[in-house]
Amino acid sequence: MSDVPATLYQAVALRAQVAPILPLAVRDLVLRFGEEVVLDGVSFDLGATGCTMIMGPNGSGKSLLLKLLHGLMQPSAGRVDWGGHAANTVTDRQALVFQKPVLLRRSVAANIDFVLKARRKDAGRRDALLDHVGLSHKASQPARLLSGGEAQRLALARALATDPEVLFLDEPTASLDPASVLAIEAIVGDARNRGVRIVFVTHDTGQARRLADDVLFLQRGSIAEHTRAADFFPEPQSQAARDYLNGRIVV
Ligand SMILES: Nc1ncnc2c1ncn2[C@@H]1O[C@H](COP(=O)(O)OP(=O)(O)OP(=O)(O)O)[C@@H](O)[C@H]1O
Repeated sequence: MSDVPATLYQAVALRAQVAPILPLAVRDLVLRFGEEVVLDGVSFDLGATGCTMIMGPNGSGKSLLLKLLHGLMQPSAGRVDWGGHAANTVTDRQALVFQKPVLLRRSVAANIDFVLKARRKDAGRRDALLDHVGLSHKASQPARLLSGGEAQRLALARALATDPEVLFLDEPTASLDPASVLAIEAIVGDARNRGVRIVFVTHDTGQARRLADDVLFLQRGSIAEHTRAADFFPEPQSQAARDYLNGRIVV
């Protein structure tokens, strides 16, 4: 894997200077489906840089929280404040990668071309993006023939093609082998180091240890704790996080 063009991350830095969307302030967020309250008074702040891992048991509200932060859903109450901007007004300055990659039924290269064109980005960046995620040799192959790990790397390249200031990832490596997991982590870690704000949902404790600057731990729709990674793993503050970590193999 090689470097992406410097212009990709320059674009991120320049836009962030003009009208910053970070830090993020989330206040008293509530999400209801009928009578059921699935997020209940969630408040937290995220700084301008780094990688936040969102962890918590199945059904605790992690994916829904990502969708609210990204402006794909509206909360029942409360506020998502991206530097004074409402979430649904800055969606195109962010990208979301799902557990199951969403790809077009076209070639690998055409998947990138489509995004670059739709977002009016420099078409010449395609080859460097494919190279960055290790897919140059598959450029002309139909995307549907990619392995799970390759498809997820293409999904990441598509996300990076949009010059996101914030990159959301929702369990992107849940069904991948260890080498593919590390390949994805290397790309995400590189983006983080170049200033892209990462917000990453995972159940993989080893992955969280490798990538996290801070951990936001959800339990039944509420924040059990939001702790620096260096403190969270040796000594989680909440009983919920202690139970969760004790129930898993920590790599
Ligand atoms: N459209 C919906 N209508 C009603 N309930 C929903 C809807 N979408 C999600 N939920 C419920 O909201 C809760 C939180 O869902 P969410 O997908 O955010 O959990 P999660 O923490 O991401 O879980 P997992 O770790 O299993 O992916 C779950 O109980 C889920 O059943």
